[in-house]
Amino acid sequence: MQFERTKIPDVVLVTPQRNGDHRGYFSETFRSDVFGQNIGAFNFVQDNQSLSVEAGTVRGLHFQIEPRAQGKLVRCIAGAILDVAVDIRRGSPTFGQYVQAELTAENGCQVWLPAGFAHGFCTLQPNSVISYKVTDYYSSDHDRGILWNDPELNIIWPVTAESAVLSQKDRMQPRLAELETTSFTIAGGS
Ligand SMILES: Cc1cn([C@H]2C[C@H](O)[C@@H](COP(=O)(O)OP(=O)(O)O[C@H]3O[C@H](C)C(=O)[C@H](O)[C@H]3O)O2)c(=O)[nH]c1=O
Repeated sequence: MQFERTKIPDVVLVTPQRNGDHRGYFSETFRSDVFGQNIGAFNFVQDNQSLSVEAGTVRGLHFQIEPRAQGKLVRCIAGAILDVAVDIRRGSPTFGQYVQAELTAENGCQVWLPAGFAHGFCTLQPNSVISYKVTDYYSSDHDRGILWNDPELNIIWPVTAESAVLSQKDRMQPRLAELETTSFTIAGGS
């Protein structure tokens, strides 16, 4: 299993080994001991899976606020996605900056993003499925979002506001600047 820190070092790309043979391959996609040695001892309490039928589907940018902020270990098990993690930790030197990674069923690459990051993705193929582990349970009361195409984040997406497939909720998320004036603590940071 390979670990590669990104330009925001707390966001890590994780690529498991694949043992191929004439039948296909076998891969250990998560090991608590190896993850703990290379990233840290996190307790994953919930596994999630979502299917997005259309290419150009954007889900995000989502996060849960303290005390239910979630770390996420994300992988694509069918199709392909462009995954995005935005640093929203107060006081972080990379606040408002983001990391992008192409996760596909083919490359088996995973992204670890700790609490304090907003997460989103855009599907690059139809019928793309992601599977991800989270370090706290879902809490609708703590579920928050940031507008996927917030101009101040300047995220380069492979879709436009006209072409993106979005939930009604995600069409109406606030911009990051609007959140900063909100009283709640986003997550992490000083
Ligand atoms: C996240 C979640 C949702 N739900 C229910 C709530 C809704 O009835 C339904 C769809 O929820 P939502 O539209 O928030 O699903 P996504 O747009 O895929 O949201 C996720 O997408 C981005 C990329 C993320 O990183 C988050 O994990 C999560 O926010 O599933 C649950 O029952 N449990 C859960 O953990």
